Amino acid sequence: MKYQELVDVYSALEATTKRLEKTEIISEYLKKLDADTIGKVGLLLRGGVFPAWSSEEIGIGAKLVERAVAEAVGTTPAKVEDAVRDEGDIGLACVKLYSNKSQMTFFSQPLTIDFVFASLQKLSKISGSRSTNRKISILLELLSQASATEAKYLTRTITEELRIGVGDGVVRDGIAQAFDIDKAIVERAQMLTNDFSVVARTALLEGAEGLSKLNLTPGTPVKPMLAQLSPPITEIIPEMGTAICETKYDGIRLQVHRNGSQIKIFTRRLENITHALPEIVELFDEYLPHEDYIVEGEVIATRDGKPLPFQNILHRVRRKYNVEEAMENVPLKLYLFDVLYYKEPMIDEPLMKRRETLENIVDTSVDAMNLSTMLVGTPENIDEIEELFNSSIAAHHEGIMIKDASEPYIPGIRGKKMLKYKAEPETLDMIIIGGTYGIGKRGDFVGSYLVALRDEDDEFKSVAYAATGLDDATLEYLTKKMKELEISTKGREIVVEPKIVLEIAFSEIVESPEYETGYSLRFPVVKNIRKDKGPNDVDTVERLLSMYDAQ
Ligand SMILES: Nc1ncnc2c1ncn2[C@@H]1O[C@H](COP(=O)(O)OP(=O)(O)OP(=O)(O)O)[C@@H](O)[C@H]1O
Repeated sequence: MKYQELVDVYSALEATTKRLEKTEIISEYLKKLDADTIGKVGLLLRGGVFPAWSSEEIGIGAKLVERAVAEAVGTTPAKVEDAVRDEGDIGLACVKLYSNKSQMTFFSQPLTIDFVFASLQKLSKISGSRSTNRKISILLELLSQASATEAKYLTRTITEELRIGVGDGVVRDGIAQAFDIDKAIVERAQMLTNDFSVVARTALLEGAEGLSKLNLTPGTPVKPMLAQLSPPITEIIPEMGTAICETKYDGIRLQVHRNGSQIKIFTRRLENITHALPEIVELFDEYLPHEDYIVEGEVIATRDGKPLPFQNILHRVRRKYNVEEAMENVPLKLYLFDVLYYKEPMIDEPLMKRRETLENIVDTSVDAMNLSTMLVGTPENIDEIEELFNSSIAAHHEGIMIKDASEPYIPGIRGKKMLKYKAEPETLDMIIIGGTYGIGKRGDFVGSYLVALRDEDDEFKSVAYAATGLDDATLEYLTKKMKELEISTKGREIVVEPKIVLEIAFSEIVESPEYETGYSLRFPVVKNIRKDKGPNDVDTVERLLSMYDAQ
C-alpha cells in the first residue's frame, strides 16, 4: 500500500475541523486496508509507530531532521532552519523546499506504508557510536524518495507532531464506523490494550466479538482511572451510599505488573521505570504472591518517617545512575490502593471486592509496604470521614480520595466515581506553547509563558500568560528549554513546540475572547514544572469549562 494514499488522508483530515467529517474520512480509508496494513495505519494515524503503552520513541531531534531535509533537497541546514522559522513548522517548510528541489532522485520508487513504518521503527533502535550517521542515512532514504506532501507528513511524524487534529476519540470512532461496531466496545478495547494496531486489526478480523475479548495483560500498562474534584463530603456521601475513603498521598502513582517471574513498574503515563526502583521490585517479589497481577498504589519519599514533597520522589524516579545511593538517601514508602488483575482480570469487580482481594494478597509486615489508610464511609459516619481528612492533612498528606465502593475500574476515565478532596485549591496542568522575553536586564529570559489546554482533537488552545511564581533559577531553566524547543521568534515573542507542562493555580476562570479557548484565568501562578507529565497529560478544555460552570 502506497504511503502517498495515507498522506492524502492526512491532508483531508488536516483540511477539516469537523469531527464527523474526520470520522468519515478515517472510516472510508480503513475499509480499504488489509489486516497487516490496518495495524500500522492505526498507529500512524495517531502520529507514531509504537503503541501508547510502549516507552519506545522515534527519538530524532528537530536539528537532525533539518539536516536530512537539507541533504535531500540539496540545500544547507541553515536554509531549512530559515524555512522552518518562516513557515512555523517543519512540514510546511518541506512543502516549500521540495517545490524548489534541485536534487533529482534516480530510480525512485514510491514509498510504501510498510517501508515507512519499518524505517521509523528502526530509527528508535539505533544507538551508540556513529549513530547519527546511521540515522541520517535512514532519514535520507525516506526523504529523498518522498514527494512534497509525503515529506511534509514524514517530517512531522518523525518530530512527533502530526498536526492533523486527530485524537484517540476520532480514531476510535473511525474504527467503529468502518466495521459497524458500537463505539463503547472499541473504546474499551483501546483503554485495555492502549494499542490502536491491535484494536484496528481485531476490529477488521473479528469484529465486536473479538474486541470484547481483548483484556488486560500483566506486563502491558493500562491507562489509570482518574479522579474528579469532590463536592463537600456531606453532599457526596449520601449520593454514593457506600464509599471507600482513603488518604490521598502526594507521591507518584505506580502500576506494578507481575507476569511470570517478571515484575515491571509503570508511571501513570505508562512509562516503564522499573530500573529506577529496584527496592520496590524487591518489595513486590517478597510481600505479594508469585502470581500474575496488576496492582496500583502511590509511592512517596520519606525522611525520618515523614513524607517529603512530591519533587523528591520525582528525582528518585528520574535517576539513571547512582540508584543505590539514592535508595539510602530517599527511603520510599508504598501505599497500595487497587488491584486490576489477580490471576484474572478484576476491573469489572466492584471496588469493595477489589479492596478485599488487595488486603488478602499484600503482606504489610514491613514498614515500606502498606495499604492506603481507608475507612468505609456511609451517611452514618460522616464525622469519621471528616476526621480521616483532618488526620491525613495533619500527617502532611494531600487530603482524601472518595471512591464509590460499588463501581468497576474504568481505565483512562476521569469520572464521578473516584473523587479527590484536597486542602489546597485546584490547579490545572497546562502546556507551554510560547512566551514573551522580558525587558531591559531581563531581556535574556522568557518571563511570561503562554499556556494552553488540550481540546477533544488533541490540539492545544491558549488560555493565559503565566508570569508569577517562578524564581530566577526556574526562569533560567525554562528559558533554556524554550530555546531548545523554539519554532520561531519574532521580536520578544517566542513560539515553542508543546512539550513543557506547568501546574497552574489561579483565582478564577473568566470569559476572554483573546485566548483560543474563549476563557482565561485571573491571577495565574506557576506552582510546579510537571516533569512527570507530557503533552498527553495536559488538562482538557472540557475540564476548564466544567470548572467554570462549577464556580
Ligand atoms: N489513596 C489513593 N487512591 C487513589 N489515588 C491516590 C491515592 N493517594 C494518592 N493518589 C494519587 O492521586 C491521583 C488522583 O488525582 P488525579 O486523578 O486528579 O491525578 P492528578 O491529575 O495527578 O491530580 P493531582 O495532581 O491532584 O494528583 C492519583 O493518580 C494518584 O496518583
